Amino acid sequence: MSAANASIARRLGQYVYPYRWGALLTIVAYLCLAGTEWLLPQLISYAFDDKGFTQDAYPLWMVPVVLIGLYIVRGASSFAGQYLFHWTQTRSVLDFRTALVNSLLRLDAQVYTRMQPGTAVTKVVNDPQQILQLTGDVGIALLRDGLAAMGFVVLLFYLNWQLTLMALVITPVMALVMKKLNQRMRQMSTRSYDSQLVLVNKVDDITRAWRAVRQFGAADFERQRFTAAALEVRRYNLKAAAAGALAQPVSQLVASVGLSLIICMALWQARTEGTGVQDFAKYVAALLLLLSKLRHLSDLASPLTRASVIAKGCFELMDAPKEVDTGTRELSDAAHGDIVMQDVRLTYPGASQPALDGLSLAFRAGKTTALVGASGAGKSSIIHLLLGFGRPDGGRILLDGEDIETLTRLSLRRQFAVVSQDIVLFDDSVANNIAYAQPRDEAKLEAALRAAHLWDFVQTLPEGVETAVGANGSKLSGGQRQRLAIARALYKDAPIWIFDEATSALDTESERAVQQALAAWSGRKTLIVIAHRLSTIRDADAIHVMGAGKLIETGTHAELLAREGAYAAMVRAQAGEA
Ligand SMILES: Nc1ncnc2c1ncn2[C@@H]1O[C@H](COP(=O)(O)OP(=O)(O)OP(=O)(O)O)[C@@H](O)[C@H]1O
Repeated sequence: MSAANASIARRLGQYVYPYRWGALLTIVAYLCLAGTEWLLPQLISYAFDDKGFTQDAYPLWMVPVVLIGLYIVRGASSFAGQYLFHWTQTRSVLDFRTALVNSLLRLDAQVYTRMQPGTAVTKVVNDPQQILQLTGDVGIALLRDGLAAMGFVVLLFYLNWQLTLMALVITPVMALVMKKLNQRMRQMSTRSYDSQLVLVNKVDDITRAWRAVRQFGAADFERQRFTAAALEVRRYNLKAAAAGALAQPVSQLVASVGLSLIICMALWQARTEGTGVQDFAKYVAALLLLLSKLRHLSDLASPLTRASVIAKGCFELMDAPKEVDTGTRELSDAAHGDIVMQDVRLTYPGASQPALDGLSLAFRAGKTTALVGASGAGKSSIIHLLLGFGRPDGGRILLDGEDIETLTRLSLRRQFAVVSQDIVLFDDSVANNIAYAQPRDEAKLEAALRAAHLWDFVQTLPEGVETAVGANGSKLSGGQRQRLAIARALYKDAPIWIFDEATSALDTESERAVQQALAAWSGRKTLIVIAHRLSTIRDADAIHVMGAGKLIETGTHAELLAREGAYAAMVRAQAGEA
């Protein structure tokens, strides 16, 4: 076993080890089943042999008692074996899945930008089950055929140790051949697995983007893309299967060389030393039985390789970079909400230009500050850093005078309620989407719904706040989804609210209602608003105008208009559009 495979086996073993008693009892049950297999013919032959048949050696009632008893023992062993096997397997799968989802929940933000959702689903949901099923089946087969094969080897040594020792010379050749075949199987299984992930993500794309697919009349286009990807999976599956199917004939071929070598040696021994033909026949019979067991064992190489390839992928997810939390201080109470950024620099991995280029600005506690600027100017990157999803390459961010790096991520994020550009809703009820991961409070729920101008709408829903919103809120309109996200942020009751293009999908009446609701909190919350529609932020206490990761100008609406700079130009341009 290579070092990599040994490490995979060791890591997988960690998930089975806590349930080792289940695994051990499974082995006992299967041994009991195998051990009683030969009893039936023995008993029948005993019943009908001369002594038992003719001389009333046992009372007749013993026949059903012994036979039924034997079947009860075998039935119980069979049930116990299967049940315990699945008990151990399902427990191990549960732990493995939990470990994977724990990793998924702690990944570094950059990993999410690279990972497709279908890949994560496959690795967390499907793969652990498949790995433990494959390895479990292999384990049971090893137990069954491996033990028998070992028994035959012992018998062969007993019958003729010199010959058996000679037969062992083929072992290194066999090992070499199997190693080569395994390499090929591994290569093809890896490609087959990777192509399967591509296929899963294609299906994910088709489902998620179903509107675009229909709208572009792209059903044929998508079918062709899917078929091409599915063909790729088939191609590699077939190649892996071909490599797997070669294992048995090739290993048998090598074994046949050993077999002929031994028969020649035995015949030579018989002819020169006069060894009995009977002994020789017994030896060859045992050897043939060993070969038949080895044939079964060589069939295990393919599922084992597949399990190892899949497990490798799972462990890659488990080992992917995690979010580093260097903060040690817990903010016990709500922050005051004063934020200062000092000479902050950020360049995303692989980007040629910095997203933030020596940015210094402040968001004052209890005030409304707007961030404006062209697309790509770096507004969302500020939020990215404020929430601790990334770290500045240079400079500092202070919350109430303290570097946010010293705060634990959890206590930092507790200070913020965010409505981002991309609204994410859970496939759950309105209420559970609003009180997400927080204790439910009906009065607070109603207040949040009213403030988000959603109360009247929710009253019209068949089950009110308990109505399910569909996958990512698909049963709601764009504006309703946005208002639900606003209600969720308001419900969180954090000291700092961030609204990133949060009202862009709202009609004027809803937007005005939300703004009025927010105004009621004025002085008590730090509000950061990112908006492209400048009319929505004219009342902000301060407006920061950004360009190419830098602060271009700052001031109130009136001050910036008077300055006749970038902001004034933007206002004029939008007035022209209107
Ligand atoms: N994860 C990322 N990896 C690489 N580059 C990124 C990443 N996220 C953003 N960028 C780049 O950083 C720059 C700033 O992006 P950012 O999202 O902060 O702009 P923005 O001002 O919020 O734009 P918009 O108004 O369009 O939302 C852009 O050039 C963008 O391409």
